Amino acid sequence: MSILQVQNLNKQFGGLAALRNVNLEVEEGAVHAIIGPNGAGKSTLLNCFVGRLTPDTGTVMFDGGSLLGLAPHQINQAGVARVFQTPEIFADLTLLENVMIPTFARRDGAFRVKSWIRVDGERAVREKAEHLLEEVGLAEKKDETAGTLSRGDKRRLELAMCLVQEPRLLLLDEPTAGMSRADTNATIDLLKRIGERGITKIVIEHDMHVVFSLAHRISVLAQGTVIAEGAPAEIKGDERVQEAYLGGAHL
Ligand SMILES: Nc1ncnc2c1ncn2[C@@H]1O[C@H](COP(=O)(O)OP(=O)(O)OP(=O)(O)O)[C@@H](O)[C@H]1O
Repeated sequence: MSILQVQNLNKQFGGLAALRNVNLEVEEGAVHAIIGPNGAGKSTLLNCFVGRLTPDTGTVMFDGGSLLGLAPHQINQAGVARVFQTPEIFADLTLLENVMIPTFARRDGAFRVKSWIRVDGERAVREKAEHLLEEVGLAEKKDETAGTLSRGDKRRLELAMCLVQEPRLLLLDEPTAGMSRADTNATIDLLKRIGERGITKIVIEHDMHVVFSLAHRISVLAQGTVIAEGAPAEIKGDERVQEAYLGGAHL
């Protein structure tokens, strides 16, 4: 069963067609990678899912309801969470506070978040946050200030901040960008473990090692349009993909 259905999505920036009749179906529980050369439209597509951009035409259905016209926080409340290329964390709060925030923000509105954390730690929320920090390998740093973390750790923290929301669909925009090979492999393992919870994931990624380690399905975008879609083995052997994606080099 598909959880996300995208039909005939078009987005124009001035004279540039960033998305051209994009169709996409994402199976519930799957890892669906979106790959393609620079400027292919991958981030534009993701931005249309989370309310940052409004497509000119087309539909985006999540779990039977349209996401179009919803504000980003409403899309988030519908069960869609996103990990950004540049982690969006609260640099001067501790890791634990960072992971507690999404729960409080949902319940009480962001403006009350800080006072809640200071005044009332609320044990259940704290314990859940601690558990998630352990899961992403940051338990020992829980009382450190988030701004001092390495880039890789910031991304792990942001992942914990997404998971605490218990999303049904997780959007990952280049989750291993800028990471060492060791950190990349640790992230692959982490994302595989998270996969055991059945959260559907859409991953934009340039690193083919990551793509082929994680993805069940792959859509290839080039110049704003989907030129191929299939299982990793099919995509690997697709000549159009080799040609368009890497100018004839092999994936
Ligand atoms: N806000 C914008 N205004 C004008 N043009 C834009 C805007 N955002 C993206 N574009 C253009 O739309 C096209 C698609 O960009 P997009 O960032 O979606 O590609 P991408 O596949 O994510 O690329 P990359 O892999 O480099 O991140 C590019 O030509 C880009 O320059």
